[in-house]
Order: sequence, then structure tokens, then C-alpha cells
Amino acid sequence: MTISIASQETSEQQLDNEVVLSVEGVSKKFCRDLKRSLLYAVQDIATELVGIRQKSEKLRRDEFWALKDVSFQLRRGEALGLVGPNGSGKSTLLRIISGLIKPDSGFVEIKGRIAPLIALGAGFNPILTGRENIYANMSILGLSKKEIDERFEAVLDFAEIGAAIDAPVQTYSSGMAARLGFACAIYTEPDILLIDEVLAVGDIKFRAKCYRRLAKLREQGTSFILVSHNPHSILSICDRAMYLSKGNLIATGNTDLVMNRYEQDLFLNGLEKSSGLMLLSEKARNSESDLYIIYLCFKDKEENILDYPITGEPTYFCVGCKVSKKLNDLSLAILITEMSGENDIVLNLSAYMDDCPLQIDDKNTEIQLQMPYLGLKPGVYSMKVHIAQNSLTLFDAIESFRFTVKGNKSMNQCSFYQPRAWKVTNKLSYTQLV
Ligand SMILES: Nc1ncnc2c1ncn2[C@@H]1O[C@H](COP(=O)(O)OP(=O)(O)OP(=O)(O)O)[C@@H](O)[C@H]1O
Repeated sequence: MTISIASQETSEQQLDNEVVLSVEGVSKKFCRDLKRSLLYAVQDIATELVGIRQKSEKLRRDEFWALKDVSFQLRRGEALGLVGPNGSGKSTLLRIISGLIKPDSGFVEIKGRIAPLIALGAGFNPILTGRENIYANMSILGLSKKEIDERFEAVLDFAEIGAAIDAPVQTYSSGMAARLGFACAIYTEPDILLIDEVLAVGDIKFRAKCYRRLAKLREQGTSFILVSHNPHSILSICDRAMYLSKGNLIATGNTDLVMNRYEQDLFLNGLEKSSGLMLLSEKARNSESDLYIIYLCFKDKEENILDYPITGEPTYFCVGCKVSKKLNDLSLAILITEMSGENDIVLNLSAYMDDCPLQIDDKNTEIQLQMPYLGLKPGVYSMKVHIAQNSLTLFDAIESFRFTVKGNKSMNQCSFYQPRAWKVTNKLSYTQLV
């Protein structure tokens, strides 16, 4: 069952916009065995020729569903992010939409011109030069020779590949091929642009230029579907996202919520998913140490243990310790990395850096890091925890405490939660413009 995650605002805005792409109940099966798949293809062609072929919902030996009953719509000017683990069917879906392969059932309806940027160099002939490929590629996308002549200089300017334009495309780096592919696609002025990871190979400057151009194209009414394994690209560009897994549409709707669901499924399994508590077996701990950690958890300000810390809410991170003697000048240090994306460090805190040494008597103790507001956005994180004395003697360390942050506040595709209030006053700081 597909979960529909939609904000009211987004749905209302979209009602005004015309549907440019409609995908209805699309399924596609493939065969894992090459020989058998050739045999099935021959069988299918033969039965189709004699007119007895029926679309079958059944899988033959070695077949599997690469896509199963996928339906969605794309509206004019909309940016849709398509996410899912490797092999979940994203490229297959884009290939079906662009007409490169036929679905086994269901249909795709397109209004206007579609430009697929599907694989590196897709549509490029490796032995032709960049110049020749621009003509070949843009004419496949529907432009006349005269139209291509008029746009040729603009494509060259945008691609910034200089003299390499007269070299065969097979001598291009992946980034150069992506530049040329993107430039050709945007100058065909498509109604729908399909982008499958190609931007990931461009350098940062070129990617920034592409994203600026995409924003401009959207203002002019171009819709696009962006496939990316980089959550930041999806979160910053797309207003809606779709999450595929094993060919099934798992969730669709608000980008933040869909990405959150995807990241939870990707990084957590079973028990970990519903627990913000990590209990450590005393036997496995270093019980020789004067202090060792026996649990980690999150609590709310009433000190209830939380399954999930929540963005924007008062949150206590608690470390339960077994202690055998009085200790001074202790520091609790935490380093939090985001498990999606590039494992970026999002928080690095320690009592030592805060000039706040902790004193512990010889009783078992819970050390708390009290956060008036949790600034982390919804997502999946991993935390390293260290307890040391004078930042030199390490007592205990936990290398990875995984937890999920949920959101109940509006984050609006940004990276952290900012506590805030809005106000209007009648006091002006300046009464006259200089
Ligand atoms: N022509 C084909 N013949 C057989 N199997 C195929 C074919 N094309 C794709 N597949 C299989 O279909 C499944 C979906 O592949 P697809 O390329 O759509 O995944 P994806 O979500 O784009 O993956 P990635 O994130 O790795 O690019 C995979 O198991 C893949 O091996």
C-alpha cells in the first residue's frame, strides 16, 4: 500500500496546475536469466503476432517485478524527487516514461515535449564529436536543424567544454558528457525533464549552475523528475517526492516526510526503528574501569524515555553510568553524524569544550545533556559518545548509537530547526531614510 504524505498547502497549489504527465498502474517485469529472457521475448513476439498474447500478471520462471502497479501524476512546473535503494526501479520508471521501454501493463500519458537525461552520455554516439552529437541529440528530442542552429552557441556556452566540442564524445570525462547532455536537454525547452543522477558527476560550480537553471525552467513551467541518492538535492529542489522499494511505490507526498520515511527504512531495521534507548550488557562493558556506560537514551523534560526525540522539543540526552569512585573534571562528549548523505558531522559537543567539568560521586549516575530545543531535523543519525577525565583519560566510549529524529514542526526543507517567534511592533528604528 502506498502511503500518501501531503501537506494541504501543496495539494491546493497543485490543483491549479495542469497535469503534464500521468502514469497509471505501470508494471514491468524482467527476467534474471539472459537465455530465458530471450526465449520469453521470442514467445511474446510470436503470440503478439498471432494476436493471442494476453498481458499476464503471472511471473514466469526467473522473472521478477522491476515495477509493480505504479501510478502518479506530475503537474506543470512541479519538481518531483524519486528516491529508493539501488535496484528499486527508479531508472526503469524513467525509461518507461521516456518511451525507451514498454511497460507490461498500465500506461503513460504525456503532454508536451519530454527530455530524458537518463544515463551518462545517453543519446550520445561515442564516435561522433560533441558538435555532431548536439545536432543528433537535439533532433531526436524534436528540434529542426534551423532551431538547433539558433540554439547551438547557447548550448556551447552553457556546457563550457571549450575546444573539446570537436573531439569524439568517447574521449570526454563523465563530467563533460553530463555537461553536454544537460545543455542539450535544457535548450530543447522541454515540458518535462527526466534527470537520473547525471548531475552527481558534475563539479560543484557546474551543479550549482544546473540547479539555478532548473529553478528558472520551473518558473517558465517545465516540470521535472529528479532521481538522486543525495538527499540534500532532493530536499532543496523538489516540492514532492516519491519513494520506490523493490518496484513498489511505498510513499508519496511532502518531500521532508517521504525522505524521512525512506531514510528510516534504509538505515534502521526492526527493533532499532522504535527505540531511542540503548541498553548495554554489563558483561560486555569494561567493568575494570572506574566508570562505564550501561545505557544511552533520550528523555523529554518530564524525564519520560522517548522512542524518538522530536525536532524543536526540549530533549535530554542521558548516559547511565556505573561508577566505583568519586571522579572530578569529567567530560561527556558527543559527535553526531547524519546517516543519510555523506555522513556529515552535524553536532560536536562536550562538557570540556563548554568549560563545564562534571563531578561524580561514587554512586551510579546519569549524566544528562539538556537541550532546551532539539535543533536536528527529522532524519536518521549516529552518535559517538565518550566520557573522559581532563580530556585525557578515556573511561568509556560508544562508537555508534543510532537514533531517529521525528518532526512535528514545520521544517520547510531546511537543515536545522530554529526556535522562533513572530511579532509586529510600532517602534521604528529609523524614521527617515538617509
Ligand atoms: N534490461 C534488464 N533486464 C533485466 N533486469 C533488469 C533490466 N533493467 C533493470 N533490471 C533490473 O530491474 C531492477 C530495477 O533496476 P533499476 O535500474 O530500475 O533500479 P534503480 O532504482 O534505478 O537502481 P540504482 O539506484 O542502482 O540506479 C534491478 O533489479 C535491475 O537489475
